[in-house]
Amino acid sequence: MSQDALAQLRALHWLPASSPLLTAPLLDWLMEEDSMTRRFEQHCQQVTVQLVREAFIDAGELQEEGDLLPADQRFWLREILLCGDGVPWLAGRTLVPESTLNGPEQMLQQLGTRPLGRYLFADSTLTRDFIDPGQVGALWGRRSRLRLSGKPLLLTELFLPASPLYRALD
Ligand SMILES: C=C(O[C@@H]1C=C(C(=O)O)C=C[C@H]1O)C(=O)O
Repeated sequence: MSQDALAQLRALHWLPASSPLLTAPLLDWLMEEDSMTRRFEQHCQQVTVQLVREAFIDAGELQEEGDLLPADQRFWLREILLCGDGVPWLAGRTLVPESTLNGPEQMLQQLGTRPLGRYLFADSTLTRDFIDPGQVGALWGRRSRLRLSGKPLLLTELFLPASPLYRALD
């Protein structure tokens, strides 16, 4: 399940904000500026993280993502499934340039099964450069570049079929 979900995440293609496919109920989810973890908590008893992969990867392993981040030799990669009451609702892939991982941001390497959002949205220096809506097959996703103390990281999220986003589209 997790490898399929992460493969689908990497197959997301990006839509212009003007796309007629992006209805208001869908944009309400895709353009969420606050924590998706916190939003999911409004739809279940407990949000948990299934950790799929955490490791440094070389710049050569990046595809298009490398164009959205500063050049660096290595990037910290975190891939997870974010679950609502144990059911996978979202696949998440976070890329952090090694140059971002200094000072307090070193904590990004120690998250384990704590949701990234709990760390990001507790940091008063958090900013978001953009959110790109995306689609793969019948699934929706998004890509954001976030900054902590001005230092970037790239977050890609794929909403899985059981996630409350799709119930909002009925
Ligand atoms: C960025 C957030 O964290 C969520 C948790 C993630 C993780 O633990 O890696 C990744 C994607 C997000 O959906 C958030 O809550 O908005």
